Amino acid sequence: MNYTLKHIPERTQKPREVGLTMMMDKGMSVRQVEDVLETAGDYIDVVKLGWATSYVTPNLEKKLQVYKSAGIPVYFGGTLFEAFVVRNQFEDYLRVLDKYKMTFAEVSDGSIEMPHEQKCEYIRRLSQQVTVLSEVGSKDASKIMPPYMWIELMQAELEAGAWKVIGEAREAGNVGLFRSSGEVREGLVKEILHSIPYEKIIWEAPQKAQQVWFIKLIGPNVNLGNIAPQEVIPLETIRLGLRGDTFDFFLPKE
Ligand SMILES: O=C(O)[C@H](CS(=O)(=O)O)OP(=O)(O)O
Repeated sequence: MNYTLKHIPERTQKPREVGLTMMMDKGMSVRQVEDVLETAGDYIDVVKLGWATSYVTPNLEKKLQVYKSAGIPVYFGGTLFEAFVVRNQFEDYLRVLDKYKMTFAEVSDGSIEMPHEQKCEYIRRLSQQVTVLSEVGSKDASKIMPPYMWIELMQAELEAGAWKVIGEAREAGNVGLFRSSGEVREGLVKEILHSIPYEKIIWEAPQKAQQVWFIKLIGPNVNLGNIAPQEVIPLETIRLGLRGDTFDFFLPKE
């Protein structure tokens, strides 16, 4: 840090198992990645190349190399996995992971219907060669799942070998864990936390108010995802009680 301040909550250090910030890269250039890593690299634990943007992004190999040199794992969005699966091209997907030397992968079913046992089978298979993040929740706002179902799916996916399970919210933060207004489904999140350790969940929380809500509920070392590149440093200050939203939260009470 650039100077000393008292009463700063303790943050986990890299390589983090908890307190993760998952940044979403949705087509950044190599130069943009270099820039963001120069300033925010210490606070980025894992990067998702959003949905299937890696299909059309130029200089993909070069960009992956920049992340790799910074020691930051990268994975393709779950939508890309689903795009291969729905076309019966899972084996081709494995070849793509090999070609780009990916060490992480996401398994999701947010855009397609898939028997849950089959999803778990994909998790089992992929977790033999890469670290798997699985995602629970639909991208379809009209599909509302009761909390017990979120819990069952999350538990089964962790048992199948997922390293972490991601709570769906999309880039906008308006489905899955959240209402269309962006408001948190509080009862859902609290019920999930009764059954699944917080360390095992990455909450997609792209909006500032959502990040603040999770930090107040779980603490500065909550795992948060779908963070826009320009929001990584602002998020870190919220985790540390250095922005108005959490300013008093970590100070000793008189
Ligand atoms: O679910 C997500 O966070 C994303 C981005 S969006 O839904 O297309 O906005 O999909 P993913 O495939 O997991 O990157």
